[in-house]
Amino acid sequence: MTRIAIVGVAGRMGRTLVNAVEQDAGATLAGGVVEPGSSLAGVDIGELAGIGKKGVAAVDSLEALADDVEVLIDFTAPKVTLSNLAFCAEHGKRMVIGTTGMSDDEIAELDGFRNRVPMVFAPNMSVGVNLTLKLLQTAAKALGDEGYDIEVIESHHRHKVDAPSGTALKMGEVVAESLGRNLKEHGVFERVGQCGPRSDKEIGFATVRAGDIVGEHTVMFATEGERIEITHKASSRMTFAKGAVRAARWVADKDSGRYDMQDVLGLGD
Ligand SMILES: NC(=O)C1=CN([C@@H]2O[C@H](COP(=O)(O)OP(=O)(O)OC[C@H]3O[C@@H](n4cnc5c(N)ncnc54)[C@H](OP(=O)(O)O)[C@@H]3O)[C@@H](O)[C@H]2O)C=CC1
Ligand SMILES: O=C(O)C1=N[C@H](C(=O)O)C[C@H](O)C1
Repeated sequence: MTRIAIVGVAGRMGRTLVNAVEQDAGATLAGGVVEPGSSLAGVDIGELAGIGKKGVAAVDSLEALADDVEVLIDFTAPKVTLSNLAFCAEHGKRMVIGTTGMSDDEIAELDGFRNRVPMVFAPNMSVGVNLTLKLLQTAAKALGDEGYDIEVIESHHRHKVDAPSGTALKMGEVVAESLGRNLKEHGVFERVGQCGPRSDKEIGFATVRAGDIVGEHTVMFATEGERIEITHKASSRMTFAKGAVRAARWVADKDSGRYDMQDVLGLGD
């Protein structure tokens, strides 16, 4: 049984993760962490998740879990995740990281832990999105240099704080890489006013924030006369949470390194 602690346990993903761990026969709930000073410290994490008492009280400091936990699952915010990685390096723990919205510098800092912490870091833990990344590779290789314009459109709930989503950026990177393009050079993240016609090689991004949309991503390949759209729609956060628990079980016996969901699912090249 993999002993898992959930950081950000009172959040949208945190509460869903409590359910997912509880439903997984190979994993057990060893702890839940809320923000330092939170009034939710001491509350049973099963109650936080709406599934009744589980006998595990939320704590507001990771130190309290140092002896009890093998893998941390962290869906919080960039700075919180980086500080938790330092804890894992110090205490020999493993980590599954779902947090998105990191800057290039923050990703470099995360990467600096790859020799000290076994970690799975992926902007989307669902099986469907990770399969979609493979489909995008195939589509981009077949179409991208044949005059097809590529656009990435994503929609999420009104509470999401980062844009474009981590998944949209990953999709853009996969497509760009398949075409030998650099997303830093060819990504277009804003069009407003007299911005002129698109260039052939740009990869455009558009963001929708509305209501309770769990997460939807479309990559469009459009040319004169036809358009192909590859779409993934998540209708429940459980799809991300189940993937994260699967990743936690997978990373429990891995050496230090930075892995992603393609590794976990055996979808790598
Ligand atoms: N990889 C994937 O598959 C997915 C990734 N995500 C990503 O996960 C992240 C979280 O998303 P979501 O659950 O919707 O966001 P929420 O805001 O609902 O949850 C984040 C939680 O982290 C808590 N938190 C903040 N600081 C700390 C701290 N120091 N210690 C412990 N907990 C802390 C927050 O508490 P408080 O509210 O009190 O600040 C909040 O409860 C985002 O980056 C999102 O993009 C989301 C879904 C899927
Ligand atoms: O914040 C969310 O909700 C989600 N975030 C992830 C992202 O930024 O790609 C994954 C998922 O789409 C939900």
